[in-house]
Amino acid sequence: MNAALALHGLSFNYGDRTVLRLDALTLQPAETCAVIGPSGCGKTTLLHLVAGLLRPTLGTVSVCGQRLDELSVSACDRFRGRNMGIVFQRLHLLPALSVLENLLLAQHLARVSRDGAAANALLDALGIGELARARPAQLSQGQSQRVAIARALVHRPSLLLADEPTSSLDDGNAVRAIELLRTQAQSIGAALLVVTHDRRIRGQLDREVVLGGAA
Ligand SMILES: Nc1ncnc2c1ncn2[C@@H]1O[C@H](COP(=O)(O)OP(=O)(O)OP(=O)(O)O)[C@@H](O)[C@H]1O
Repeated sequence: MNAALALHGLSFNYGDRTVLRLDALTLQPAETCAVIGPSGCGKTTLLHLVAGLLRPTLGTVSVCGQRLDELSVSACDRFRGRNMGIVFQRLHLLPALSVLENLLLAQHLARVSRDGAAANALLDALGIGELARARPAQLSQGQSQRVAIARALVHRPSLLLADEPTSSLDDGNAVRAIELLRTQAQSIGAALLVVTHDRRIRGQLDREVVLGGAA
């Protein structure tokens, strides 16, 4: 079986400044990994490289055996939509849509069939089933985080990516958010990559990579 994620000889420059170097990282299906490092060390850059939103200056990124640099920009967008789920630092829930409609839109964008029962079941599993008809503005920060996690999972991706998923949560909610990401990713066999400066995450996932900054 292909690795869910394989990085080789990765580096990324803004102009002539190298902001990220990572020699190698491989995640098997259902494996979970935290990339930890201080502000500015290149964590978001790494996540954007893995998602194919940026192209590496050097090195390769493969997801489920597909090298992203071999895809056109539009093919990469489709590939990401189908195979990856992303919990961004800013959650980007669509305010005009209900929680359930946010999930159904994610299914539509991933070109999987619209499945309200599966979306509701996922909300139930995340403990927010009663919020299906609520609008994002009516949710607490922790509830919004769970909706963003549900939206990233609802099309059953092979690779789940999360950028600082605990930064605005208190200790209890931070631990619960990571536990939900871990258990939900594993329940669909997805690999999970979390990038964070939050040391409360330490010891919660299978592996940890410390990013020290390349400058
Ligand atoms: N568009 C850009 N142009 C030039 N430099 C940039 C750009 N975006 C980010 N950088 C620089 O690249 C480096 C890595 O940024 P990145 O956002 O990946 O760090 P980070 O580890 O995610 O930080 P944080 O934890 O604060 O979000 C930083 O030094 C940043 O200043």
